[in-house]
Amino acid sequence: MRTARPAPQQPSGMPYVKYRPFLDTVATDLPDRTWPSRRITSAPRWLSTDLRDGNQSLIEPMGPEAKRAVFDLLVQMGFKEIEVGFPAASQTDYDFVRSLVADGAIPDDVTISVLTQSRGDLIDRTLDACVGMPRATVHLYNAISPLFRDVVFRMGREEVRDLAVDGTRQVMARAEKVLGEDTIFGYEYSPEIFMDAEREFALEVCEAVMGVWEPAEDREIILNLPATVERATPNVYADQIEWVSRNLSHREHVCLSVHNHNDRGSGVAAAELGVLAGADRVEGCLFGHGERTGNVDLVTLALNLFSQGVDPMLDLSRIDEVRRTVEKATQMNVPPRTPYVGELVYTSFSGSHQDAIKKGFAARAAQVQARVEEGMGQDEAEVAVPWQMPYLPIDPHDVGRSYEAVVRVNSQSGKGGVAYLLGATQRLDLPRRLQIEFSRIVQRHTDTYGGEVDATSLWRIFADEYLPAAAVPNRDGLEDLEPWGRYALDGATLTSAGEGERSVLTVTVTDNGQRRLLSAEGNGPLDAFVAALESTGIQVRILDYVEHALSGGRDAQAASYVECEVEGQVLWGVGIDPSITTSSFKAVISALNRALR
Ligand SMILES: CC(=O)SCCNC(=O)CCNC(=O)[C@H](O)C(C)(C)COP(=O)(O)OP(=O)(O)OC[C@H]1O[C@@H](n2cnc3c(N)ncnc32)[C@H](O)[C@@H]1OP(=O)(O)O
Ligand SMILES: CC(C)C(=O)C(=O)O
Repeated sequence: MRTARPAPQQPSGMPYVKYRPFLDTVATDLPDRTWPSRRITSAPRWLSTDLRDGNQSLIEPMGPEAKRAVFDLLVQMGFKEIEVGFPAASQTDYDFVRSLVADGAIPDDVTISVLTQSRGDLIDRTLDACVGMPRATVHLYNAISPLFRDVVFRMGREEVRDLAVDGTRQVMARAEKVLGEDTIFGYEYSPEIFMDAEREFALEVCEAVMGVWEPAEDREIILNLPATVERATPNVYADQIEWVSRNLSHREHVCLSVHNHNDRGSGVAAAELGVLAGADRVEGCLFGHGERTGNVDLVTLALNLFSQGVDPMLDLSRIDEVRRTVEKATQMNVPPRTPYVGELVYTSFSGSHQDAIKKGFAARAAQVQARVEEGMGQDEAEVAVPWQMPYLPIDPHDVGRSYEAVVRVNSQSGKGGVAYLLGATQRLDLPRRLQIEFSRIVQRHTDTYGGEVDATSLWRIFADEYLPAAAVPNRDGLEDLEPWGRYALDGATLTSAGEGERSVLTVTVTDNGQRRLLSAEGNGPLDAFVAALESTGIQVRILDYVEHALSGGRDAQAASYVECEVEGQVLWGVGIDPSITTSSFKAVISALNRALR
């Protein structure tokens, strides 16, 4: 044997020198930062921008019906702040916003947000769209970073600041003019491209806007600090937020909001650190829709809180319904690895994961049962026992998923997964050594055919191996299996099986189709059955025997598992029958047939 370090990595040849480290372009130093040692103990205010940022980035923006379906979904989920569009962008956008008012679709406790640039005509149109809403927030934005000042606006700092200030004035004037007393009016300002701006300048613009709005008790202002394009690690963003939060005037009347995009794939982390750093509110979209790589995924954020024992203040108990509505509206699929909702996120294929999950479920069931025995109701006990499950950060049931897909079997699976699946779907509780034996059989199958073995296929493989001719309770999917096996049990009569008495057994077996009547005595039914077989020259030694009930009620079935030594081979047999005794005889026959196969 030789040991060595891995071979050194090689230069990529990619033009990385074209790029500058983020920290060389924007100063964010905050040596006495406090966010790293804070914890999130309650949900932030959520704003869904699915119908605005989420919609403006779709290949085909949503039509009115799809928008309405998403709006209703957001309301049902418990969102109290919903950005419904950019009404000045087009007649369609305007009409949709008006339709919400006309239809009375906006609950009194839901605040509608609408976005506008800082341009007089757009502002007027935007406010006109809000007439008659119970609660409306106008959201004004303009980019403030050096690149946008130079390239997009071709303006100096003062002009860019004045764009924000003038826009705020125009919003207030128009609101005064068109909104009645029946609308509770609010204001949000976003210094777009905040993450790339000099922090002192961002603060200066926000203060100038506040100078116009004059925040006070019952007159909050939402200051939303967007990572319009995510360009740095989340700790940098957290420092930026904490610095602004500490230095803002009127902090108690400011709702500090974050709006993260996901260009580096760390939008969720950045939003969470932003909240630790002082943000009160998070803007984002369900499943991370939004410009380019998307806005921060609100479902992930909310369920991250849930998984820490914090109420997310959003109802995600039917997560697949939420997903289906969003997929239909956006015409985009949620990928299978998406946190909490992807098709595969509660599924383990690999053996060691499955083994741990199976043990975890058994341990939890015992803990729940103990509470029930102490007098708790089942539902209460399920919640009282803390969720501590290997590889499953939350209970799939809590978001409306079943346990069926928790374990799926392929070539990476082991005995734990195979046993879990048979247990979950057929209620068979295989003894450990039988699990090992059967998982080798499944492994041979996956090595030969590849792919996944679903629950139905697994049951077929099991039945074909152990129950070829047996009457099994559920033959669905087994109808076409060819019966095989030299021996079959035809009938048995146990004439004495009292406590301490020897069992006297008369049994009929068929041997290659020939019926044979056998009788023998033994220290129990199984011993008598083995003795009966021995009388025909068949040597079977029972090494282990396990049985359990399969189901309750009149159709109750028992499963028996026997480990036998037959002509020098050690192997298991399985029997299923309404009678425990008959199931044990069938199990011996199963082992016998397998030995002779
Ligand atoms: C980060 C974000 O997601 S912001 C939201 C972005 N969403 C959208 O843009 C969707 C809706 N937008 C639209 O439908 C259109 O862009 C409209 C209706 C708003 C404007 O359309 P147009 O007038 O044709 O202009 P266009 O979009 O090309 O505007 C660019 C102009 O607006 C200016 N502008 C850009 N942002 C702002 C702003 N926040 N405030 C004021 N002016 C702005 C640009 O500097 C440019 O000015 P210029 O023509 O003098 O060079
Ligand atoms: C309008 C603002 C908040 C925005 O969408 C962004 O900066 O990404």
